[in-house]
Amino acid sequence: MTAYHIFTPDDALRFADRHSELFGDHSKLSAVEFGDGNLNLVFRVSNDKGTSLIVKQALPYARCVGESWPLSTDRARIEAEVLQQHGRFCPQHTVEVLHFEPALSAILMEDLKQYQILRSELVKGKTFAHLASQMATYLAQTLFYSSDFVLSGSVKKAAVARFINPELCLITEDLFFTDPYCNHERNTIHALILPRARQLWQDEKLQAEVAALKADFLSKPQALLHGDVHSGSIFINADNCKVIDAEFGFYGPIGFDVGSLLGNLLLNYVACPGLFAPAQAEQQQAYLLAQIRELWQQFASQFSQLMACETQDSALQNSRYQQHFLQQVLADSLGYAGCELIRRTVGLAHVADLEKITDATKRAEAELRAIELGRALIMQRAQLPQMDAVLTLVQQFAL
Ligand SMILES: Nc1ncnc2c1ncn2[C@@H]1O[C@H](COP(=O)(O)OP(=O)(O)O)[C@@H](O)[C@H]1O
Ligand SMILES: CSC[C@H]1O[C@H](OP(=O)(O)O)[C@H](O)[C@@H]1O
Repeated sequence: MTAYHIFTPDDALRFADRHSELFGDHSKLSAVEFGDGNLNLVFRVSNDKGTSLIVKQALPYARCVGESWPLSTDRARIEAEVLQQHGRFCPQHTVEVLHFEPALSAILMEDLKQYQILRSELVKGKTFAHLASQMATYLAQTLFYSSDFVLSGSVKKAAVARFINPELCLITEDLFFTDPYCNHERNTIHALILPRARQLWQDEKLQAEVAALKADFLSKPQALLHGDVHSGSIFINADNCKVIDAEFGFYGPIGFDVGSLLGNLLLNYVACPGLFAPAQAEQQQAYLLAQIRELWQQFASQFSQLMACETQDSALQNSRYQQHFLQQVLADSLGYAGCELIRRTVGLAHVADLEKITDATKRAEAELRAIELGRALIMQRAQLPQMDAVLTLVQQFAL
């Protein structure tokens, strides 16, 4: 068995060649590292006929910080296995894993070069009519089929154990729920919004609600989450979208995945007036509101249908319970969306939607909208019974 070593492009090339028939004989292969994420190496291995594959390798530390932030390479196993599970439940919207080698913490997967990263497209003002419906299907299928509605007690508990992901969960626990609410050295806060950030550190009412959301994140193993469904984890083109990068996966609250996506659409929403001229900003915000409405409607309808028709546990077949369950998922999703809005504004990991706003005043205005909308979603999540009420709230933060 090959011992772990950090891949060079040549290593990635040999790894891809060893584990795929796709390149065929006599192919002239080349490889390049082009990862731009926070944690890992990503190589594209191509032959001279235009066929290509992706090799992703976990480093023993976080790429964005370096060796001073050690990180278990077991995250590659989690990523490969979550993608494989989700690929069984929703193959059309999950990147295909072709091979995983535990000793090297390396994954061979399909190259989504016919797709673009959703965040980059939204920042350019591109829109996709199918985004909400396809992501609703991805979320409903992956979350329902890994939940207690389907799995027996023993199978579910074994799955929870298999996907214990302490180090990556700790990153989320810190970055989402702790750092933004105190003066933490990991935070990056632009000077113009520092006074507002300081208020977050004193906001005990908000902190109490964030504590409740964190407690649920720690102790509500409802389904096998992707764990980081932000718009940099979604590849999209004119026909389809596919999800990548599931290394934060674990058994957690369903609302965390739904809320992460909602939060990222809302980050783009509050950024629009800083990114675009007024007419385009208005158009893009209308598009985002319609997508958010459709995302929830389709998710709720598909998840309800699955609960009604495919629930295995007879006690959980109760339709009142199922309605209550979905209502709680909505409240959780709004809370986690709010946390995403705040942590991407005053925490460690920022997003291009806001960072690409070149005018510092407009960027600060957008960041303040993100904080206020995030706070409102967290505080009011239990009093927003339907998506229409949520959208009315969101519209108050258009400008
Ligand atoms: N299957 C893929 N096909 C094409 N490009 C990919 C694929 N997976 C990752 N990438 C590229 O690598 C980048 C980083 O990948 P990602 O999985 O987000 O890494 P990290 O775990 O470090 O965040 C993506 O933004 C994308 O450009
Ligand atoms: C130090 S990890 C910060 C941040 O990065 C992750 O996203 P990605 O790997 O896709 O860039 C995740 O959202 C973490 O919270």
